[in-house]
Amino acid sequence: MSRRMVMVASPPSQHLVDTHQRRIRKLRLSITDRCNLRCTYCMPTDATFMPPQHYLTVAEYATIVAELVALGVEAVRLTGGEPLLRSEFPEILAALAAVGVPDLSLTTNGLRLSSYLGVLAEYGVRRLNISLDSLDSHTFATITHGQQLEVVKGAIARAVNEGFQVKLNMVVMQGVNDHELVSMVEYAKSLGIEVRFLELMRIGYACHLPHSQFISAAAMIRQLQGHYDLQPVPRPQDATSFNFVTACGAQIGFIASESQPFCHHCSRWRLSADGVLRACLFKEAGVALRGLDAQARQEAYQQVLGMKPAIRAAEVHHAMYQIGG
Ligand SMILES: Nc1nc2c(ncn2[C@@H]2O[C@H](COP(=O)(O)OP(=O)(O)OP(=O)(O)O)[C@@H](O)[C@H]2O)c(=O)[nH]1
Ligand SMILES: C[S@@+](CC[C@H](N)C(=O)[O-])C[C@H]1O[C@@H](n2cnc3c(N)ncnc32)[C@H](O)[C@@H]1O
Ligand code: SF4
Ligand code: SF4
Repeated sequence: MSRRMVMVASPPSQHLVDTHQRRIRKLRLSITDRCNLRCTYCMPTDATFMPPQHYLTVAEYATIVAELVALGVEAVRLTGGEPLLRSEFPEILAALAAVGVPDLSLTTNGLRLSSYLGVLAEYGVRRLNISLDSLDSHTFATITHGQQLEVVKGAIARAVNEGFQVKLNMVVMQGVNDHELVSMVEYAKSLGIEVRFLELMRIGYACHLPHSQFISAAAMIRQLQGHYDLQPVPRPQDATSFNFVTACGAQIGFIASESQPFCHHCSRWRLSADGVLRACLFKEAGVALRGLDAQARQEAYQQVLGMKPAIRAAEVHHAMYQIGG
């Protein structure tokens, strides 16, 4: 069957549903691969980046996202690299808001967040996921090669005060920051926000880390159960995390991609800053959208639909910051 015939059988008004009945509802949009930190599990200190002239333009984002919204995508999360390093961030946000994305959100390391809170509010972004791997300045610097823990904490406090829904993401590494689980829970609780503990995923640069740094969500839960009564809370089927609340009101989630992969209900696609659309974080292959006309893009979407694996690969060597974390 030709691709054109597939197009006729699946008109653009139809939702993107793959052969495992997973409907694509969420797009993670990377707008740069650059970063102002160098987290040990994400990129080397001498990381190389794509030339900025390879980035999709504001107009290209608007066109592609509008097409995907018409195909049922409801949520777009801006990410990177560090998305707030892209100088056209406000223009990109304005274009996506104009397209009518129902749910626009951001994942950031928080370093530049304070000065962008106004523009985020202006364009309807309410949900911010902020990465914070340690509350200790020495450990923060060891993990991120950055010195500005207080800047990140200041941005978190400001975002919460200004009414954003903030979630903290902490990648937990045995012998590095796993002694901080309780202090992170207490910190998040004091702000009335959720903290999620991430298993270290075997992707990109993290594949070079000693395996002894891996700690499972089950082991983290055992540690926390010595301090809290964890009550499960229901989550959407396609959520990345499973969550608990405690009697004292702490909100705690776990993202256990290694020990409990959540591919069965995955609803996510990723678009890299240079316009490669991927069906899965753990799959090298994708389809380059740049330069395609409208019809070829529709064909590309159908092609990507067939590229999501039923279950993730054990590891993948392409870097998360290059495809969109
Ligand atoms: N394996 C896998 N891991 C993912 C995927 N999406 C997110 N993650 C992991 O979950 C972490 C947190 O993702 P976030 O950027 O906070 O976004 P999210 O959890 O998808 O978003 P919300 O549910 O809207 O808060 C990422 O850093 C990854 O480690 C995915 O599609 N596959
Ligand atoms: C790649 S970053 C991009 C957005 C932004 N720079 C940030 O750090 O929030 C997105 C998320 O991916 C997570 N991440 C990166 N590499 C990871 C790995 N090997 N295992 C688990 N999470 C990882 C980071 O902790 C961060 O929360
Ligand atoms: S995890 Fe985010 S902040 Fe850390 S190096 Fe990667 S892109 Fe930068
Ligand atoms: S590994 Fe791939 S299929 Fe599994 S949840 Fe992540 S993106 Fe989805």
